[in-house]
Amino acid sequence: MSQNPDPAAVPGGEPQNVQPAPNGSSQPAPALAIRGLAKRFGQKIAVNGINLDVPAGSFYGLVGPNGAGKTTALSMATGLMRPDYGKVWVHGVDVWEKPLEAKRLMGVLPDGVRLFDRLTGEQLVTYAGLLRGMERETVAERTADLLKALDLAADAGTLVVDYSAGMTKKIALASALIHAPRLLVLDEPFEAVDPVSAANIRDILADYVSSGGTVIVSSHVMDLVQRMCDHVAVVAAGNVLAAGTVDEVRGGQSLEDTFVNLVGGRSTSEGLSWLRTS
Ligand SMILES: Nc1ncnc2c1ncn2[C@@H]1O[C@H](COP(=O)(O)OP(=O)(O)OP(=O)(O)O)[C@@H](O)[C@H]1O
Repeated sequence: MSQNPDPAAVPGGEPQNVQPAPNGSSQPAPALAIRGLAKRFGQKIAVNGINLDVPAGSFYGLVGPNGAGKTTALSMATGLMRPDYGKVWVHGVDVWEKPLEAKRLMGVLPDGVRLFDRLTGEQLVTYAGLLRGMERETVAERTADLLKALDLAADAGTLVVDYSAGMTKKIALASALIHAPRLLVLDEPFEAVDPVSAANIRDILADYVSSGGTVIVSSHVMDLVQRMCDHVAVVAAGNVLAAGTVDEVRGGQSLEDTFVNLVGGRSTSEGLSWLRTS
C-alpha cells in the first residue's frame, strides 16, 4: 500500500498540476502546505494530486461527500499513511523527511484508528503526554484539566473499551491536545458527540485558534463548518473543487447550497417506491 506505483500505471499518472512549494519568503509558512499529494488503492484514485495551503491561525474546514478522500488526505498530511506522490509541510517542516520534528508540532485526531483501549481514560491521556516527553507533573495537571473540560472526569477511571463512541472521541481529542500542539488536525471531531460536549469542544477550539493555534476539521455538517470555520476546502473524488475563506467559497449562498452545486449528485427517491408504506 505504501509503495510508489509506476507513474505510467496510475490512471492520470503523476500529478501534473503541482503548485510550487512554499518558499522561504517573508510570509510566515502556512500551518500546513500540501503539494501534489496523491494516493490510489488498486485502480481507485483516492486523492488525485491535491494542493492546499492552510494559513497559520486559521480554523479550516474540510468538507466533501462520503469517499471524497478527506481521511486519506489527512492521514497522508499527518504522517500516518505514506503518499504515492506529493509533499507536505507543517509550519515549514517536511512531514515525510522530518517526521519527528513535524509530529511535535501536530495534534491529530484520526478517524477510525484504534486506541489503547485497555487503559483507563486518564491513563490513555497520561500515556499520550509521557510519550511526547512531557514532565509527569505537567501531564497530570493537563490531564485533569482536559478530563474536566471534556466532561470525562467522572469516567477518568473507566477503561476506554467501555466508553461510548462519543466518549471515545473526546478522550482521543484530549490525547491530541495534551502537548499543546501548534496545529490540530481533527477528522470528524463531532461525530457521535452530544450537543453540550460539542459546544464545549467548539469553545476549546475557538480559544485555541484565538491564541494563535491552527485547527483543521473534517466534517459533513455544513452549518457547523460555516459557523465555526474561517476557511474551507471542498473535496470530491480526490480533488479540491474550491478552497479559500468561507465567504469566498460560498459566494453569498449558504455553504450547503455551494457544496451541493459543486459536488452535485442529489438523487431522487423514486427508485425506492417499495419503501412507501401508503
Ligand atoms: N485502505 C483502503 N483500501 C482501499 N480503498 C480505500 C482505503 N481507504 C480508503 N479507500 C477508498 O478511497 C476513497 C476515499 O476514502 P476516504 O476514507 O479518504 O474518504 P472520506 O472523504 O474520508 O469519506 P467519508 O466522508 O465517508 O469518511 C474511497 O473510495 C475509499 O473506498
